Amino acid sequence: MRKTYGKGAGAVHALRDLSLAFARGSFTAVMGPSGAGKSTFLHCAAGLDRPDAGTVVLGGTDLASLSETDLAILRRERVGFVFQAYNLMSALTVADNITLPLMLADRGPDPQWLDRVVGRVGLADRLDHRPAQLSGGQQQRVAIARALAARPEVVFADEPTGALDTRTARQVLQLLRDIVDGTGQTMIMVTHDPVAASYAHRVVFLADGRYAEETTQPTPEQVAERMTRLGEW
Ligand SMILES: Nc1ncnc2c1ncn2[C@@H]1O[C@H](COP(=O)(O)OP(=O)(O)OP(=O)(O)O)[C@@H](O)[C@H]1O
Repeated sequence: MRKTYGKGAGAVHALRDLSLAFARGSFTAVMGPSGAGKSTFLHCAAGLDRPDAGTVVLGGTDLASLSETDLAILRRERVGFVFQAYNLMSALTVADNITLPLMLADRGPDPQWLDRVVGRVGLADRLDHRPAQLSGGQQQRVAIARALAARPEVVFADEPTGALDTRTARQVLQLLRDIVDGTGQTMIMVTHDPVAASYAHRVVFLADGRYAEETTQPTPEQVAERMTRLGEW
């Protein structure tokens, strides 16, 4: 993918020539110094934005070939999102928040899958609560269950633990890892945090809009050392 913001002397090459593949069932953290292109990559890969050149293929579908409407349908049905802000609907119960994407897609839930997701995120006894009655960690677990409800082919997480304290963050990261290992879900997480990245199977480092390097079975120390080598973070 290539993506440039602006024109002429002021042009910013956010993605220069980035080519990446993610195996089904893998958990990948995407890291890199500030301005490396992580958010731009995530937005393009998730079909929220389009690259200027190159393409994104999700499970055999070339996103470049889709109209805006079809792209919106693909995002709703085949992609899940978890953000730093949980973006829950305060008037809805936990159960309704989780199934909202399915309702919007006019799709009946797969009850077995939903039970599994709700059980895994540990919210079975909270389904009638409203988001305001939950802790930050519990709210993020609702958001994770919502992202998984439609059983998407891939879940994109953008700093999913950025708003949580260290202990809660670790629980949520372990949950993400358990979901990937237990369900075969594919997860791609953008993060600045070496500890968060260490929960992934693989860490891909970007620098200046390009692929820089990667590591598997990461440790926080190893990730921090590579980040320091790549620049300011
Ligand atoms: N809408 C935009 N208009 C102009 N420039 C942009 C826009 N979005 C991003 N950029 C620029 O593109 C480059 C890559 O930005 P991006 O947000 O993808 O980096 P990042 O790695 O996510 O950074 P950070 O870690 O600071 O969030 C940066 O130089 C940024 O200033």
